[in-house]
Amino acid sequence: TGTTRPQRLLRAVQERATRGDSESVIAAIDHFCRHQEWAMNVGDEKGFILDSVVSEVSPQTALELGTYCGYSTVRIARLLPPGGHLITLEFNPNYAAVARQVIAWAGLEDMVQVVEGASGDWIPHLREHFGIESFDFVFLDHWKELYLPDIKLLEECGLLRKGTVLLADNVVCPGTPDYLEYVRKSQSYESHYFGSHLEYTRAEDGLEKSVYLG
Ligand SMILES: O=c1[nH]cnc2c(O)cc(-c3ccc(F)cc3)cc12
Ligand SMILES: [Mg+2]
Repeated sequence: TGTTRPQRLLRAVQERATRGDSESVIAAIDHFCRHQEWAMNVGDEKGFILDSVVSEVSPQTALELGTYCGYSTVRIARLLPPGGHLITLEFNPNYAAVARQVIAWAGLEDMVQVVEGASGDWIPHLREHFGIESFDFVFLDHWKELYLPDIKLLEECGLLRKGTVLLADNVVCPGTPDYLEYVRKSQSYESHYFGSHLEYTRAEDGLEKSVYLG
């Protein structure tokens, strides 16, 4: 049996990072993934682009689809303005359990709500359950097949407003062709591609930023 990769990543955070210091948590995960074991965090290079978009939007309400170990959750939450709140949906309970501990180690648990379950099941209930009117920012980083159905569901549920910013990871690797075609062709979105690399590798990847126009 032994430990899982997320558990080993968590141990690296607890051994290397300072409690309450989100920058040291980010650095510890990047070090672990670069020198010990690759893991599917957005990483430092794409993370820098994520930081710049989050800082520009400065969201009061943010949604993340796909928590994994909480790396991008910490990157986003550390940049939220006062009163800002991030809801992150994770299907895998083992990932969610590790993420909660990583987020707590960073001292950001008060700004973040980790919700376990399928994004498609939860999206229709976010308003009633969390008192959300609409999202200012959405980070898509879960399963490539769900990017398109989930933004259509967000639209249908009225959870996007004029100016909501969507940022999608892995639009090149593993790739989300149907999502890209939709946001780039739709009159309801203004899209821009930020070229980068797959986390901790030299493979091409990038982020697609799409502003919902209503
Ligand atoms: O499944 C994924 N969800 C979210 N993010 C991912 C991510 O950033 C990278 C990858 C990934 C990319 C290449 C590879 F050879 C194996 C896995 C998967 C996910
Ligand atoms: Mg990703």
